[in-house]
Amino acid sequence: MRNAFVRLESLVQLDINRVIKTYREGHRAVDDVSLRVGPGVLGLLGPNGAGKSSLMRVLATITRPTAGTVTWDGVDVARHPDGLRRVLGYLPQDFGVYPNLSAPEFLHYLAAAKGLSGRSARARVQELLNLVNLADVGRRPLGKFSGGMRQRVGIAQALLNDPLLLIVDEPTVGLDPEERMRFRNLLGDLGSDRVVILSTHIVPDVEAVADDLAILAGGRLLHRGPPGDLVRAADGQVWELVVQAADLSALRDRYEVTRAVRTPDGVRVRVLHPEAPAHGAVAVPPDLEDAYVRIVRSAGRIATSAVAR
Ligand SMILES: Nc1ncnc2c1ncn2[C@@H]1O[C@H](COP(=O)(O)OP(=O)(O)OP(=O)(O)O)[C@@H](O)[C@H]1O
Repeated sequence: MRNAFVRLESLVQLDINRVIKTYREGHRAVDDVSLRVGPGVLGLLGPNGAGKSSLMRVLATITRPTAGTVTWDGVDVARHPDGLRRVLGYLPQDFGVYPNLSAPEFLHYLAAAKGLSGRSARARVQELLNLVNLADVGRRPLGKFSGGMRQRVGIAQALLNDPLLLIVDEPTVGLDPEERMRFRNLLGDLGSDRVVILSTHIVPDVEAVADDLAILAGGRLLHRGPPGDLVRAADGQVWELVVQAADLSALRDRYEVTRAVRTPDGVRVRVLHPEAPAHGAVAVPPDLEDAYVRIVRSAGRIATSAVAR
């Protein structure tokens, strides 16, 4: 393991500069995105189809950008991918395993592919199995693992080379609440001395670990900055009221409803609107979920009105 001083000294930065990714059919999945990412956890949040995985694949050098550059330590990773790949840990969204191998066998196999072997590989595999709570699964084949267990193997493989850049794409999908909490804690710890990019559509994942937030929708970067800034921008625009269940759909037609919870008195709803949506609505402090819905929906409306024009 590197010593902490050397590690911080050698810590470098990822620069995403005007990246565009267009697929063969002409669909632009990533549309002119620029981001500078340093140590810590960056939450990349966006709805399904926002372009998160496409951007992650470009960063992980799985695919090349159609235009723009990604540099790591000042080196263009599309032209010279090896330097980045040596220090990269990547958990793709569609992480696949060999179903007949056990977790240790699979991790040893991948360790060898990353140039780790012998005693150091054995020690690292054991350390990671402990870290992801899979030390006692023995020789059970991965094909018999639950989704959450398989995801934990995915996390372990991404950490094999003690990466300086860790990219995890929708990592908590399939995890139960306890596993999700463990994983969030782990990511938070890892972010203390490396660059971690967590791509997700789950707001509480980001809320729990990310001190920096980027929001992507329709391939475009809508926001970059601390989550608190985004939340503050929604101040005074979130209202709570209780409506009868029968009135909920009419309310949804008129207003942006961010949450609806059934209570014995009716449905308690949160509404995003510049003014009180109804008599008796009470202004409440916004949270990240409100702020996220607000920015994504308003971008969607702008895009729709541009198309309609
Ligand atoms: N290999 C591909 N070929 C063509 N289109 C693609 C390809 N991969 C993704 N897309 C399209 O690009 C857009 C962005 O997809 P992407 O998977 O990057 O988004 P995402 O934010 O990760 O969403 P999700 O969480 O649903 O995967 C979508 O419209 C998707 O259909």
